[in-house]
Amino acid sequence: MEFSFSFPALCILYFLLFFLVKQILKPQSHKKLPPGKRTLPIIGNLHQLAGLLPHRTLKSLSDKHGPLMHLKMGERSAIIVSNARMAKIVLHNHGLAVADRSVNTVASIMTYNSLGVTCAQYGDYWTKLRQIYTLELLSQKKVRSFYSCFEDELANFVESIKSQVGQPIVLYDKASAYLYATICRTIFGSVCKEQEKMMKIAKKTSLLSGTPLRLEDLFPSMSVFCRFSKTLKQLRGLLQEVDDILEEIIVEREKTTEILKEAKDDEDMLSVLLRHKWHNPGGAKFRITNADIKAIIFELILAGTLSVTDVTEWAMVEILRDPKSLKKVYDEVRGICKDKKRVTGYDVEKMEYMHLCVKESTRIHPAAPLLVPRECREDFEVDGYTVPKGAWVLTNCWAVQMDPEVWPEPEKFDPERYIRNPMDFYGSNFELIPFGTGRRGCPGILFGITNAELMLAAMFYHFDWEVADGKKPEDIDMTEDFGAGCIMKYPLKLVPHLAK
Ligand code: HEM
Repeated sequence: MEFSFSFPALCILYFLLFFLVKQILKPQSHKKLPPGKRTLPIIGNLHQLAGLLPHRTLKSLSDKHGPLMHLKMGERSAIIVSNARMAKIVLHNHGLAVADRSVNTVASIMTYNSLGVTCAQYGDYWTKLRQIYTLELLSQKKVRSFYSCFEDELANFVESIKSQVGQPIVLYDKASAYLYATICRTIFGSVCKEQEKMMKIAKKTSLLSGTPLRLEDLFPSMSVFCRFSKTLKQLRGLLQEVDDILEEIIVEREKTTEILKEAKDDEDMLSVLLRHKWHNPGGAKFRITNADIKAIIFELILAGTLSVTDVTEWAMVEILRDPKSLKKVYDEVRGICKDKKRVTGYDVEKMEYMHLCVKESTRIHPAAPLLVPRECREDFEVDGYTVPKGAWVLTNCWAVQMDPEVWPEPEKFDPERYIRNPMDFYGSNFELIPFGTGRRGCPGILFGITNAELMLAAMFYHFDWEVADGKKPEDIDMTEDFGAGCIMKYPLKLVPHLAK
């Protein structure tokens, strides 16, 4: 009898044997891991997660197994945090132990091999950049210094909606165009030469990076075989294009402009970064390089657009679906901006009710329902269980924010709940953490929320709204989709009418 094996069948056989031998030779650990679902050989718990909305699946699992849960994702251990008490213990009390990022292949390519803040590991480099972010690039003073730039771009946003009065618009597209233009102006000080091209690249990059779990990250021992995947090749190509554009801008700026030693109130973000490259204020151990600057700029462009668009779209849909909130928002916005030609950043600072609506919407629809994954730097104990070094730490902030013990009727959009219970999302209330918390919490909250609120205020000031296709607000399809963030599966289509 003759056996013949095809090449793919041989590969599968090879992998099965490889994993089996690895499993047998692995030393047995005596650590008591947090409870979790039974695992299958090789794939662990992956079959329970595949193809679904991970925050919802993980919540149902943690409802059974507890707020600190252990799952096996391929070769990796993952610890899932699912309530406010655990978020406080893990992200705050053991904040240093979980201060590293878990960087997957896609993120590593997009960040020049973990340069910039988001993917840098905890240490001197991250500390230096994080200081530049919080004290110089995204501080309250800096965000206010950008107000006139936000307002100029907001005028373009309003004009572009006016040009389509009576016709359906896709809110997501309008909001992302505003945000790309705004973030590029705050970075480069003027309209960037290649803005359209950058926008297209950023959009493509976020689409390609939308698959949260890739084979090589789940099975690091197989990463060598995945190195040549089509997606990774495309991402490398896109990053090369970004690199060419940004290198040219940096070189041109250095040739044509004096790089000042002292900070100036109205300097753009690129000037801040070049000041650090040339003059190293504070005498840090290292100077930032062009590669760092390019990684930071690309990270700012992605972070400054994607999640802010999601926040704006979800808030708009929730306000429209709730007649009481809708009336209050209209009254507040039109009262504060009465007789003005345009909405300003200082007007938005006074819009308390609108802020409650945005806060409530980020509770129900956090843009990053599992935050950004961390990686455990050292073993630590919680309630008698070990969180092991090297494990992924995923915080299911959606589950935290849907906990009925903290949030009565958690699914209900109720901005007034904060009048009874004044919690905010800046990181000290562990019950409300759409921007994360602790050392690695989001440094761009103010920048992001101000822009989301500016767009919402302008939309409610200049226009009355109707849902497209003759639908009623309560018929809007709220189905979620999970990619780079949690977005509306069917983008919100609205028909604007000039405000009466
Ligand atoms: C308004 C929408 C936004 C949301 C919902 C959001 C959410 C988040 C979340 C969940 C994290 C991870 C936090 C953690 O691990 O604890 C994060 C980190 C980060 N965000 Fe945001 N963000 C937003 C806007 C922005 C903006 C506008 C910027 C910059 C212009 C920005 C820059 C960053 C950076 C650099 C990090 C990484 C911080 C670190 O690792 O140290 N974000 N963000």
